[in-house]
Amino acid sequence: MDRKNPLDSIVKSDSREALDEIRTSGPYRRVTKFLLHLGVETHGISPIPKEERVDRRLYQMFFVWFSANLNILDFSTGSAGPAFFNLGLHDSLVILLVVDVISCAIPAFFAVFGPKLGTRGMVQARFSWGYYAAAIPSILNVFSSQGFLILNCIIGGQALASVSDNLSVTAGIVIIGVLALIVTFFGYKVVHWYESVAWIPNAVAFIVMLGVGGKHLKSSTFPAHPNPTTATILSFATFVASSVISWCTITPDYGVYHDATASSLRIFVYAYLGFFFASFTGHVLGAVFAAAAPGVELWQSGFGNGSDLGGLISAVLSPTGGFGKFLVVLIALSTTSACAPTMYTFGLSFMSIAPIFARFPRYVFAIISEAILIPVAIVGATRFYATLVNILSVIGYWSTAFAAIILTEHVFFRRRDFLFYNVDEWNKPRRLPPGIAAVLAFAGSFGVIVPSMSQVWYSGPIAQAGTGDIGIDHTNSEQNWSFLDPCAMIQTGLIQNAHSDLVTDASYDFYGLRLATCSLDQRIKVWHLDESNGTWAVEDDWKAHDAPVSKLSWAHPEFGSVIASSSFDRTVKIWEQVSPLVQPDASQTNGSGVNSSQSSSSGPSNSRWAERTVLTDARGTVRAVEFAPQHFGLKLASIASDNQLRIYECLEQPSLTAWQLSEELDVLTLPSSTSPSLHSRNHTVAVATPTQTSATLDGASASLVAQALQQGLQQNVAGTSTSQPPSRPGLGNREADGGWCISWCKDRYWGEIIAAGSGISGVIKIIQLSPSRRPTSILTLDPTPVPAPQAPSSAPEGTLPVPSDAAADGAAAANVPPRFAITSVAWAPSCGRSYHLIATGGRDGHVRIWRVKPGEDLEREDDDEDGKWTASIVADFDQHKSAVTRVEWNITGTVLSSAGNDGRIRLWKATSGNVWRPAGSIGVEQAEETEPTENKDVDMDA
Ligand SMILES: Nc1ccnc(=O)[nH]1
Repeated sequence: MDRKNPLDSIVKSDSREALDEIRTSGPYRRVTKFLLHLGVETHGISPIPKEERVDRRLYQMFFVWFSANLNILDFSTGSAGPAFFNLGLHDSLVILLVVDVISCAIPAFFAVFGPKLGTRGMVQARFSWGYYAAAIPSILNVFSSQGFLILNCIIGGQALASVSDNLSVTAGIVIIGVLALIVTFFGYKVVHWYESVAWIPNAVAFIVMLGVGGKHLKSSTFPAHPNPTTATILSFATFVASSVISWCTITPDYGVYHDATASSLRIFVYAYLGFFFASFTGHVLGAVFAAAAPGVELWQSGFGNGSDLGGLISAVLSPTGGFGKFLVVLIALSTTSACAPTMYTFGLSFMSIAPIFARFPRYVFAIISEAILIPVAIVGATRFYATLVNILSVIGYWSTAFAAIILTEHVFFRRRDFLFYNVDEWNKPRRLPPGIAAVLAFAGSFGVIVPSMSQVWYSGPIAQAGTGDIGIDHTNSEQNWSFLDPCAMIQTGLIQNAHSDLVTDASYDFYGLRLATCSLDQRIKVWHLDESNGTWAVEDDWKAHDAPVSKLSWAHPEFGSVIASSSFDRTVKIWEQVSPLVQPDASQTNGSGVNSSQSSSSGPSNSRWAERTVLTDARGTVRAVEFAPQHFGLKLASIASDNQLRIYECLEQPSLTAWQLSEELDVLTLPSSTSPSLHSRNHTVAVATPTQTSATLDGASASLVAQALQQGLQQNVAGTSTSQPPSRPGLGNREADGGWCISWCKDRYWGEIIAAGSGISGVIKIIQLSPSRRPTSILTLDPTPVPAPQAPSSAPEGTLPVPSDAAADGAAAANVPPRFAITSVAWAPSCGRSYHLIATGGRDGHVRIWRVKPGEDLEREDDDEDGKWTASIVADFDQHKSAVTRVEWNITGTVLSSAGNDGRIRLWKATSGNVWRPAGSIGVEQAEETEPTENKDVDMDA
């Protein structure tokens, strides 16, 4: 039907050759013939003869690369400057300009090889790598193309999902993947046609975005940034360069039917302009909007924790209503324009690996790619930026080395003359170079690269010396990949044998290689994972407090090896691990004048944890302690049974001895707008996710802890420091029923936000701390106002906590419906979501998951921060049938675990459509001994 298209006959004639190639594999013959009728390109990897390289539409060289790059992948690459590398807008733009001008030349130069040689990129590689070794870049290219496909599908899927509440990211990924498959399936001709139009909707959408969002793009919108380090600049620059240079393994494939007689310069210029205009535009827009997002509340909420590009674009376009949504859909679908050539090349590279693969028709590989792509993208979507940066940088390493080798071959050995390539011999091992030089050069390049690498999984000596990654900055973000399942530890019996009394808390360090446990026995133990055999051994064990220890928290490793512990002795203590060599003095010199003599008094002689400070402000037992996410600096929150949430800041970081109580607020009475004023504080801005503690073990029954607490109280009232007797009569009794818990919002974009539950109020307050204003309660999570379990309980903003206070103050007041204390709250890591998830566990035996959404009111002014946060319960489980003592998320916020007095740890997972379901449970045998007691104090029918 498209007879007039010159490519048509070309593709068909080539397909005859393709048929030759696959004649031996009978099963495909009939399918192939049929597909040929449909116009599917079935040609494989054999070079296109010069007679057939006649398509004069060189402008397609512009459009293919313009479309392939004018999409959200480039937008996200640019946005990584502010959002991931924490660069200011100005720095980001300068880096983008310099890098794009230079790096676009490389894939553009490779585009010339297509028409000139008629070889696919990985076949051309044989002219420098030799017949066999060319399999190396072919294999690498298979993985790289697949990597890009995954990224593109994630971004496209997220963008689609951001338009509609009914469409999950997973469904979005599938849609994009299938579209890419369809375009690719038909091959060269269809890909070229598609790319010649695909840029149009993108260009329109980006222009509208500028038009709609432009008014926010004044200089005051952009927050100030610290001067970047050289390491960060290098890292961002190489990150961007990687994203451009990596096209060089793909570009030759798109010219093999184009005019072999055209001027090289013309081909180059077309391709270069296509690359540059699209990449630079996409990069700059990404950087501009990402940099502006923190200053525009609506955008920021769309951006989530800075990794939901689709959400950001939706937010920017949202003032245009339905039209905006339509544009977002177009932008999302346009990722197909990057996917199509990439998937096409995936197949060709696969076929170039070995002759056996070349016998299959190309479309088979498109299907294979699709089958791998979708599941991996779905998993990868939960940690978008880490996935992006890791995939891109590793691809950047090898494709840059590859480009250097091919260009060296071309310039020095083939003297820039295409006639020096004897393309007819593409398939004759003996007639091709041995490839030793290329392999050695490639290996040699890794001799430089590897020591300079700074990746999640490896950091070489050069990078460690402070250059940052030659590709990527060593951001600690998302590093806590080694999430270890605490259930396994129960099975090993570790926890039961750990202490002489009930274990109250267990917390992994940042790397998951050490575990700190604490107990009613007043001791802290630090366990070390022997990675060779997977066993845990006690590394340190010391008496830490004069009463049961309630909670532990590890500081981010940036601040050293530091643990905070809270105790029923009304103190919080900060411990630092010191090297055994300096231990004798270091552990005892304690500059803050606190009483350090007790710290290691009865500890084992090998204790290497020095007590750095004792915080004695609490007027009740301290029930929880948690270090703030690392980007807020070395800060600590604690909550005590006096209902005070206290925030401490370390004033002297290396010594850890001076801590300032920067905030002290009563969680029960905290109003939504007034409160003691704040000191202004410096934000330590850094890129990372917070320390995550991730254990779920809580064999301790609430009642036992409560009893211990009473003892602790009695002891301490008599024995320790500044404590006062309980300030209100009856408090002691009520402590047994109360719950005190805190959890920081892991996401730095919202500023410092903490969820806190206190006493028997039965609610969680979301409290915003800000350097410039008073802390306010921006939302109350209250499960009781609506009886139906699934009913959304979006507590209105500014709800005074009166009802709950009434419950608290009225103690056993008979006419108030009983409220059950919340014992544990956990703010999920917000990996790529535009909303927050908060889990709570309570004495009522319920595990609840709250979906908390920051305000969406379009009319609101940007600086009106105490916006309408809303919450709804997305899951409510009562399977524990007894008090829940602990809830904890996994690293991606996709699995919740809860521990209850039924002696079981239960897992909960989100299934498709975001429905949370039970995902198994495991029993803690010894807990059964205590169960009868517990059941007494958990009256489920009350
Ligand atoms: N930089 C890229 C190379 C290949 N494919 C892409 O989608 N992106």
